[in-house]
Amino acid sequence: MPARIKICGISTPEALDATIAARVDYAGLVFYPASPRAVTPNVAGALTARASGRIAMVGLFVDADDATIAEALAAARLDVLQLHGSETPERVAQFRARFGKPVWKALPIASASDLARAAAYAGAADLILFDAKTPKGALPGGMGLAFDWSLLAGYRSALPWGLAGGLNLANVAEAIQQTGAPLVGV
Ligand SMILES: O=C(O)c1ccccc1NCC(=O)[C@H](O)[C@H](O)COP(=O)(O)O
Repeated sequence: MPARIKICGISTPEALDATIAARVDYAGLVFYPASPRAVTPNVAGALTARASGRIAMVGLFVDADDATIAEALAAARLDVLQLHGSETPERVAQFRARFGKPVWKALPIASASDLARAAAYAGAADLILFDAKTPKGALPGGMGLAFDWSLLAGYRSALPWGLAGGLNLANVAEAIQQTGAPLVGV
């Protein structure tokens, strides 16, 4: 089965239209004000209305409180919540129960022990997104950094997972071949 594709950081109608035209599976909207790709709830509402069900919309949050996510959901039609901060398994489970949406948890990876943290999210998250660990003080994602994909060679898990971090046209095929990733995020 081909890998599913998520393009993150959509912030304009043009980018959304191009993503839909490319038959991408998921479009990500960043609700993290520090990101250069951040959208307000109003802009997100307009983008999800424009998408009108033609692509699944993922709302990305970093250590957000309940009110921030509730405000985003009130304004925009989000299909999935992606948590890209230091959210614990308990917090992930709370968000899933409270908002009734699938929750993806991003985990920063630099070593095999980082990968092992995924097991703690079984039963809480719907999918784990392995992304590159970013430098202290930098954004926790969207930095164009790749991690050592050999860490994922032969990775098997009952919990669905995906790969992100530094993927581009030149390397994404190799990344999928090396890791067997069922989903890739860019
Ligand atoms: O994209 C952002 O601005 C962002 C900010 C804060 C946390 C996560 C963010 N992006 C998350 C994603 O899902 C990216 O696709 C993923 O980190 C890979 O990014 P890149 O290496 O730039 O392709």
